[in-house]
Amino acid sequence: MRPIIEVKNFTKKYGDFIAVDDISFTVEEGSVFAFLGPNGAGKSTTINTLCTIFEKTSGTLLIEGKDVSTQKDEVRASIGVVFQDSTLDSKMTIEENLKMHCVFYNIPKNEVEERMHFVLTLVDLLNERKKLVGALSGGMKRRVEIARGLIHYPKVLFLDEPTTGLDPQTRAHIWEYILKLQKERNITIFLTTHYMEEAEICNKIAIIDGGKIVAHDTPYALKKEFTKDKAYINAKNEAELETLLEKHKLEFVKKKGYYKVDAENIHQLLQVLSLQKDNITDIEIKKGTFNDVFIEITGKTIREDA
Ligand SMILES: Nc1ncnc2c1ncn2[C@@H]1O[C@H](COP(=O)(O)OP(=O)(O)OP(=O)(O)O)[C@@H](O)[C@H]1O
Repeated sequence: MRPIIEVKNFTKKYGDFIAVDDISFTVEEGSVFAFLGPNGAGKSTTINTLCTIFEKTSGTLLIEGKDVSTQKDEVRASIGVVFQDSTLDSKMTIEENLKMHCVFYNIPKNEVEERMHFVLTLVDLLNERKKLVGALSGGMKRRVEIARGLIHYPKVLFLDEPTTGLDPQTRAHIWEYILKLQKERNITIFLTTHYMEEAEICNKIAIIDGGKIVAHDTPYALKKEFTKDKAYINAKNEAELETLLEKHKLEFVKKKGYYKVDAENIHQLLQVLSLQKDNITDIEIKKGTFNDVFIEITGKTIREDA
């Protein structure tokens, strides 16, 4: 797959303050890419620069090979943007909002109807098109924003926290639309999120902290590198279990009523379990979570206040 977003040695300073410090990464065409980081890490600065809103200090940022600093109009034609704060006009209908966007993008009048039909079908809002935006639920508004972000048929869609503030069911729906766009339309999705379980659905993740990219890989590879599986074991005779764990050199922590045991060396663990068949009363193996990855890499939790 070819890279559709290429960022090389990008630095952004606000006065003397370095907000983004010499970062480089690429995003493959047709992939879903998550950009994560704690507060103030440099996410918005990077997205806004990619979307031609901010000027870079140095480096090269290309979308479909077009330079975001010198080919702004071409880049804008290639991207759709859905930011956190709604910019829909709540006094207008869904249809009117979309039409206004078509004017903004100089979409030929004879194509407007077909495009509206296409994007509203994608987000399941075709039958609601005459409704006033002000009367819609938060989830529906977000879907209108996604439809609007797509009406000029961009190759890349930027979504800044597309599901923040929505209930779990609506979040799941928004994700259905996002993955549909990727699968059926080969649209590249570049998103930020605070929800770790959402980051795990993405093809690639870059974690930015203090203006630097500190990790960039698939969720699977990051989990493999930065987390350990753990076994939670209850035993009748704890001293007996403890002696065997020590003998087999399995790291463990004694908690109230159970043992938390390193489950990376599965053969050693199985050996202990088979020897302790009559002693063990309960066992559960837990995989590392993406939250563990984030904490391991950044030393912080991602903010959950959203
Ligand atoms: N206009 C500005 N002038 C000075 N400093 C700024 C400006 N905009 C952002 N910064 C600083 O640059 C750093 C990166 O900010 P940025 O908004 O890109 O982070 P972020 O990762 O998007 O954070 P958040 O998750 O809180 O939105 C922060 O320390 C911020 O205070």
